[in-house]
Amino acid sequence: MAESKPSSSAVSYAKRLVVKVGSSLVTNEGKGIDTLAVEQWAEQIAQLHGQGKQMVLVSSGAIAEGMARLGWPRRPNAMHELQAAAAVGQMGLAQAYEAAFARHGIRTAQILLTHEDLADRRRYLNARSTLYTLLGLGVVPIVNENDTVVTDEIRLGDNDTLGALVTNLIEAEALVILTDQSGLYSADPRKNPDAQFIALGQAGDPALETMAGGSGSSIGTGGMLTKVLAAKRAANSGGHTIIASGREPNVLLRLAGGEAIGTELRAILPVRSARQRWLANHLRLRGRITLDDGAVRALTQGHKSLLPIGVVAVEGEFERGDVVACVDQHGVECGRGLINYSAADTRRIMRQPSSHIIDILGSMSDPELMHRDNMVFARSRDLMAKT
Ligand SMILES: Nc1ncnc2c1ncn2[C@@H]1O[C@H](COP(=O)(O)OP(=O)(O)O)[C@@H](O)[C@H]1O
Ligand SMILES: N[C@@H](CCC(=O)OP(=O)(O)O)C(=O)O
Repeated sequence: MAESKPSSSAVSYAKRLVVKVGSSLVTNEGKGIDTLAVEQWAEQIAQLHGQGKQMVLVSSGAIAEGMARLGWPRRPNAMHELQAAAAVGQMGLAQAYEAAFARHGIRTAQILLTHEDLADRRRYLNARSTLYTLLGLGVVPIVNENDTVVTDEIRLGDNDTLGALVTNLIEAEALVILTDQSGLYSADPRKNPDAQFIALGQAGDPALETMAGGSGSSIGTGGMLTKVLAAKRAANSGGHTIIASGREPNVLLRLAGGEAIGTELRAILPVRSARQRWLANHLRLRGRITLDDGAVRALTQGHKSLLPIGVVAVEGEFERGDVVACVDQHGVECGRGLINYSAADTRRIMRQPSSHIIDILGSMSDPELMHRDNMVFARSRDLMAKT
């Protein structure tokens, strides 16, 4: 009997995916951008994109490529030199990805983020809205940390964490971390040849952190620990993580075909994300909006985003990014979330279709008043603090 291949569904079912590639892979162990590898990933991402999946690529390598371009044999310690190398190298990354995706008729966009962009609610909303817009336009965003402006204290430092934050940001169902090893081992395989391969685990299992304790390669910064921690973070929003070798032929296509490659760290479902828990427990509500019956149904039964057409009244003074309660016509709260428009603007666009927002306000940041990803819905037996 033919041996059946182990299968995995995380990537095949995902409609939205974040793929992260590490510095040593992208720059061929620091020698300079591995154009062939970049072309192969771009080809696979293009095929998945063609199958209707929304794809975001988080790519490291700016500092390593900058060092190669500047002829620096060793990674500098001084922050200003790292920042300078990143500025030089990011040009190379952008060129390589743009050219590789252009061969498949796909546009790319460069997104450089800092920790602050994701911690501050307004900047978080802006980043999210830009990413969604790009995905809606069929563009593949290429993300990296904005190394040129960040200092040591506020750096994310490794792109595994950034990949997980982007996974949370856009609520991607899967995060694929491509690295120079086949996946996670029980110990660093560079140092321990007897290390056992871990094919499957549960994101957040503390035993994985012990296994991954060692540092990374001389080119990359995170090692396996940041990948395991990234899986835990991605699971907060329901994202499953795969850690696999970026040199495995057609790794992304095979994963999408259901083949089990690398280490799969599963998120336990159903989840209520950290953000949703934070929203549910939020004590300082800035206002409340009353919804018509159709909007209440859309929220409570469909868990849909809230559109301005379903709003009939606005109370309080709030700004974009504040937490606001949604109540039915009897004043019973049916959800709450981060609102995309100020109270003044909400009053102007309520009862109107989203297509009228631009005419009424002169610009439109988002078609939704509250995006479902930024909301928490009231559940029976899950009563929230009184508004
Ligand atoms: N338990 C482990 N399993 C696999 N690799 C490990 C483990 N612990 C440490 N490592 C090291 O982590 C390295 C990958 O991390 P890193 O160099 O930061 O890669 P990247 O640039 O892809 O993020 C591997 O080359 C390996 O030496
Ligand atoms: N933002 C940095 C990446 C940091 C880093 O080394 O990350 P990684 O190789 O993924 O551990 C760069 O582009 O050089």
